[in-house]
Amino acid sequence: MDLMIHSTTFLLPDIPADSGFSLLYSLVVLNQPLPKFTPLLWNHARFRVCADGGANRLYDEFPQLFPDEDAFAIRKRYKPDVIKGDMDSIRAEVLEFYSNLGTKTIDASHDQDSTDLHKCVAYIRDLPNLDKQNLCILVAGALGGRFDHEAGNINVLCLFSTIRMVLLSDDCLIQLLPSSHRHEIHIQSSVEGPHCGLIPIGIPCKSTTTTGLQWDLTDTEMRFGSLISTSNIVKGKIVTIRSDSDLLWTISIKKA
Ligand SMILES: Nc1ncnc2c1ncn2[C@@H]1O[C@H](COP(=O)(O)OP(=O)(O)OP(=O)(O)O)[C@@H](O)[C@H]1O
Ligand SMILES: Cc1ncc(C[n+]2csc(CCO)c2C)c(N)n1
Repeated sequence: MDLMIHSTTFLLPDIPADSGFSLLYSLVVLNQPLPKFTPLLWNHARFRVCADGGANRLYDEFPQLFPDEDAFAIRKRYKPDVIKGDMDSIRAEVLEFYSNLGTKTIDASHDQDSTDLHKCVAYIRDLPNLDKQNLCILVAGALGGRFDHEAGNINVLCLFSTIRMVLLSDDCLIQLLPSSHRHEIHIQSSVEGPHCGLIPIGIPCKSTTTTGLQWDLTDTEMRFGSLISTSNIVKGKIVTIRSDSDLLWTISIKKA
């Protein structure tokens, strides 16, 4: 079984050259209060997309993250490549502002069966000339809001389970660990942990084995209605996980 290595180096200002593998990051900005570290994600990303009302957040909240600088200059510096969604949340002045700067806008209002995040991830997946092997999609503002939206955002992890993707809020991150691989999570203890969880999603998982946690699992069954691993604690520098079903990995993010 092949090994997948995960590391939250995108929360560091500079990704260490010896981190062992290099990913091509894309960023999706959602319509939720933006995490404080969003400018860091922006700088690491090669491609930036706003999901509908996410563009309002970029327009309104990025200048607040740089209070000493001119708001117009900040909005020009942080120009998204694409705004996509059903366009029922983006304000007209915001749409006009970024269109005038050259942002591509895609009105997908004909599709009322998939979320704006789903539409944005499908767009990134289908970009020509993008190395999908090394793609990792960072999603800012995915957690901590309306539960139907949070569940929809987690469903996007499941819908695109072969793409590396990380849902982020100020408080924590979530990613999917496909059962097709064994996993090594290289903990960046300056920015994440120690609280973490491993959660089966959709179906029960018959067997999960871990190392590096305070409450390690050994061929353990997990399902809702029985055991799931919440309020676990990272102990080692590396956590290893092997499971017969896809799992969600979640870890707390430290306040700066
Ligand atoms: N409260 C929230 N919590 C988590 N994610 C959110 C929340 N609000 C929006 N999002 C995410 O941002 C994306 C864009 O948000 P937007 O408000 O434009 O969507 P929408 O489909 O118009 O929402 P609504 O259901 O309110 O009509 C959504 O697809 C969702 O992924
Ligand atoms: C069973 C079912 N439930 C809810 C919706 C509504 N919906 C889901 S995604 C979306 C677009 C949001 O931008 C909307 C309106 C649906 N179509 N089908």
